[in-house]
Parts: sequence; C-alpha cells; structure tokens
Amino acid sequence: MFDKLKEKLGGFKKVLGGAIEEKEQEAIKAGHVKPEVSIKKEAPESAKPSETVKAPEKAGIFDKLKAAVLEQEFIIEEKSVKDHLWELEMALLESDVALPVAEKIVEAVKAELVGTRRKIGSDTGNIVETALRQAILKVISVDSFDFDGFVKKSNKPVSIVFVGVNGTGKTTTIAKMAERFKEQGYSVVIAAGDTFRAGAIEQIERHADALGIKLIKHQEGADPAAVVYDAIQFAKAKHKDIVLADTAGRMHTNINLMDQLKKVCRVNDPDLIIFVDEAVAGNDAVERAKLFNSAVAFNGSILTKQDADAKGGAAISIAYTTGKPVLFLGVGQSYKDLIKFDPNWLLDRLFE
Ligand SMILES: Nc1nc2c(ncn2[C@@H]2O[C@H](COP(=O)(O)OP(=O)(O)OP(=O)(O)O)[C@@H](O)[C@H]2O)c(=O)[nH]1
Repeated sequence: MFDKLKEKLGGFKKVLGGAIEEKEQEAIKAGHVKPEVSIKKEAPESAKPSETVKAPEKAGIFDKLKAAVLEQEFIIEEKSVKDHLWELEMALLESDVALPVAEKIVEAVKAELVGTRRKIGSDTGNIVETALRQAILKVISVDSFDFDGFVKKSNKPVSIVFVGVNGTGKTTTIAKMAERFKEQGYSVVIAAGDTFRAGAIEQIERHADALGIKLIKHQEGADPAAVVYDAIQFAKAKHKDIVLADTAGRMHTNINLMDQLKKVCRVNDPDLIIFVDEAVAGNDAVERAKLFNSAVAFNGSILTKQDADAKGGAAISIAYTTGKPVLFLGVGQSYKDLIKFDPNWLLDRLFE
C-alpha cells in the first residue's frame, strides 16, 4: 500500500534534507557558526552580508541549494529549492496525484520551507518531512465529518445509498459496511438496488446470507428507486437501524443511468450518499468522483483495492478535488478488510 508514493516522498526528503545538511556542514567547517550555541529567534538587524557564508562551488545537486547562514541559523532560499520542488511535483504526478493537488502540495511545501530560519544542527530530514506532512494534511483533511457520530445521532433508520462505476467493489464494500455496523450493534437491512446487471441481485444476496442480514429485492430490471423505498419502509416498520442500498455500477457518461441514479436519491432522500471507486484507478477515480458529485452530491468516498495500489494518488487527491472526505479504505476481499480513513494514519504510512 502506498509503496511507490512512500518511496518518492522518502527520496525527496533524503535529497533535500541532505542538501540542507551539506550547507550546514560547510558553514560549520568554515567556522562561521557554533552549533552548540543557543539560537536566537531572529537574526540581528545588524546582520550584514559579510556575515553570510558563501558556499564553495561544488558539482551536483548540492550546488542548487544556497542557504544563507546567519549566526546559528540559516535561511532556505527559493532558488535553492526550486529544482527539488519541481522534482517533487513530477514525483506526485507520477504517483497519480491530480495536477491541482500536486501543485497545492508543492506550494505548501515551498511556503513552509522557503524564507524560514532554521536552527543549525537540527534534523534536516525532519524539516523536510514536517513540511511534506503539513502540505499533504492540508489537501486530505477537507472536512472533519464524523461518520460514526453522524450515524449514532441520526434518527433511525439511517439510509445510505452507494454509487459509483461498475466493478469497483461497491457490492463488496456494502457487505463490509454491513459487517462493521453489525459489530457496532446496529441492525442492518440491505436493498438490492442493482437491478440492472444480471447476477447482481444474487451476488448481494450471497453476502446478505453470509452475514445473516435481511435483503429487500425485486426482480431484475425493476425500478431501483422502488427497491430502496421498500427497504426503508421495511426498516421503519421493523425498527431496523441502517439501510444500505446498492445501486448498479454506471459510467458517469451514461445519461440514462445517471438520471436513474438521481431518481433513486430524489425519491428516497437518503441520509448519506457514498461514492465508491477503486484506488487503483488513480486519476480516473478522481475525475469520476467529480462527475458523480455534480450529479448526486455525495457526502464522502470509499476507495477500494487500496491494498493493490502502490501509487496512492487517488487517496491523496479525491477529497481535495470533490471537497468531500474519504471515509473508508477497502484493503482486501474479506469482510474485515475495511479501514476507517484517518488523514494521520495515511501520513504515518507514507513516512513510516
Ligand atoms: N483486493 C481487493 N479487492 C476488492 C476490494 N473490494 C472489492 N474487491 C474485489 O473487486 C471485485 C469487484 O467487486 P464487486 O463488489 O463485485 O464490484 P461492484 O462495484 O459491486 O461491481 P458492479 O456490481 O458491477 O457495480 C471483487 O472480486 C471483489 O472481491 C478491496 O478492497 N481489495
């Protein structure tokens, strides 16, 4: 999971951290700084250009970094990190991070590093990691939606409609969510709202049977809005807590099916709409999320198959692009393979 992105961020941290460290060492060797001396917050007004250390000419990436040294502090200048930031942007794009998101991250890293005074002798890897962490955190923490708190507080039954393109793992995710709700002590009903794909009703029925959960179904080809409606009515009558509604996977470009999805949501006015897509789809998942969100404004996303995605771009980009949080990650094929998404958990994975 996230291995490629982790490797790229680790590479950036190492190269830029090493470059900063090299500058420090040059300054210390030149006798312009004493690392053990306590550090002033700001360089004195009287700091003259003569107090800065001119680094000897050297070949390689370290030449690109010109850190002006002021007493025991040094300032990282924009021209010094420009090339490295460009490399970071390329690395993010190669990891399927969407362009506006990559730009935002680079901007934030730059704002965090450039022009700031750093203590000589401080851990340079840490300086870069902190800048990266804060930048990524900014783009993935769009909304602090408390999913479990929402479900707990809402009047029951809480109805949740799952939407997305076909084959991304929607049905499996519904089963995983049903298992999670059951474990939390809720009673669950599933609506077999995918009446379009042959075999879809049987597929979700197998999950419902395996989990011991009531399934409300109609015939193949029936109106999915009516299936979801019946499931909600059943849940109300039987005092069930949660209705999880499957819908047929559809391409966002299929106008008829998108209209049908709008109808499911209009008729049933669900408490939550969740967009499901696969992390391995990278930028495609982000684009689809944008289009689904404009058709049926959803509350959050679930990214499946995160276990098979080394790039990590979708998990980084989707919340920023849609303005809706990632709620869960699917990390395998069994019912337990669902992780509640937490931005700090992702950051820890990226920098562990
Ligand atoms: N590795 C992995 N596989 C998953 C995950 N979630 C689902 N799958 C697999 O993905 C495949 C498709 O899953 P489904 O749940 O059938 O997909 P769907 O979106 O309901 O498909 P449609 O009904 O066509 O919309 C199945 O083989 C699942 O086992 C996951 O988190 N990790």
